[in-house]
Amino acid sequence: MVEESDLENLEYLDMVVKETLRLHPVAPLLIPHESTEDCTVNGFYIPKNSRVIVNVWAIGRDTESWSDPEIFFPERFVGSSIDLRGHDFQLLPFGSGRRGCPGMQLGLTIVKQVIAQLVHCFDWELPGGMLPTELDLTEEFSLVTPKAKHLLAIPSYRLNI
Ligand code: HEM
Repeated sequence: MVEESDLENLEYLDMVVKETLRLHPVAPLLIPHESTEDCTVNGFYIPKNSRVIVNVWAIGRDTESWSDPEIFFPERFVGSSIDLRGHDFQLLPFGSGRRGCPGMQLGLTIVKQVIAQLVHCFDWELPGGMLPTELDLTEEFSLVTPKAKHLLAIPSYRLNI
């Protein structure tokens, strides 16, 4: 079984989670923010009390920040210092700063442990001879982004315990 203490050693899983949240952030526009004082960001003047919406979905697909951004390629994080904890502004699935997600550590632990257990304990097949390339990953646009079509996959237990 995969224990929580194993997670820090699962480097490829860490890259897969980053890449997934880059392309499919749970909250694509974060939560609306408001400027508490006049400021200038990247040459744009933002007056006090402005409603600011950060499009992390678009940032995750920005060609100035990512090469081949539409391709799911976890290996892009090999040797990269880019993390998703709010310090690297090209990858902000949990937002950043004092209104960033306070549940980040819990969320990451649960997501990683569930995926690790599912991959470790089961072999997976798609139904009806479907190929992985035929999977429809279209999202429904809203405050959060569920898959438009449910994922159907068939597990078979592979551990003899
Ligand atoms: C993978 C899991 C999760 C993701 C991707 C996620 C993502 C986010 C994002 C993007 C925001 C908005 C940040 C911003 O606008 O700058 C947020 C806010 C928030 N999240 Fe999460 N979250 C996750 C799990 C959790 C969990 C497990 C909890 C609580 C146990 C939680 C509690 C909150 C709260 C209370 C806020 C509002 C913070 C504020 O407005 O000050 N989140 N989350």
